[in-house]
Amino acid sequence: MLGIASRDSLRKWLHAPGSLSRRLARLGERFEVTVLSQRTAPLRAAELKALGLPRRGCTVVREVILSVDGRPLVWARSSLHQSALAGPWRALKGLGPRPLANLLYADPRVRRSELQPRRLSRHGHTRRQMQKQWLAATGSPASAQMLWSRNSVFSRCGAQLRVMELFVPELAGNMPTVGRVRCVKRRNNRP
Ligand SMILES: C=C(O[C@@H]1C=C(C(=O)O)C=C[C@H]1O)C(=O)O
Repeated sequence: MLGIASRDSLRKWLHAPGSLSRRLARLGERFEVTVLSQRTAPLRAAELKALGLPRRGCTVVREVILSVDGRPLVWARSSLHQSALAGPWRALKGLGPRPLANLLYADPRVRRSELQPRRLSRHGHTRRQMQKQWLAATGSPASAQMLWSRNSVFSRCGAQLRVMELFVPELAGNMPTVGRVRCVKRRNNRP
């Protein structure tokens, strides 16, 4: 396991197209989504900008850990304006521990922006939030090297959903290819 978390070492993950859930699932036998929180929250500046949101109202935020064979590998935060939860993204309400990917890649009305890599500020709000949740959910502190994330915005019928994914450094150099063929053995929560 490597402890390096440079942009270069995670480059492949930061730019990997298609479903991250599906790609992670290729690393092992058991892919899991642990929902840490799904709640309304005040608008944050970066989300407001990315989503082109009205200044009024709240965002709905879903925070999860994506694990493979019990190893937590990614912390993800998805956000959207609360009005979109009653509209184009209403399926998110009942998603539970099924991967968000289930709503994104099979629907031809969903478009995705470019992936934007970003190094989180070590003591910023997002990272502190992740650290707190990571410790509570896994029993171990998040690596100090867990700093590289990527953002993208999915649009469906004019409503935006922003997804931010933050990678553990151990993923460096560990990139499975994702074939075009669907899995033969599919479980309910399989991406
Ligand atoms: C966006 C995807 O879905 C993943 C699943 C998530 C969830 O279930 O909340 C969140 C972020 C993602 O990394 C994907 O697989 O590409």
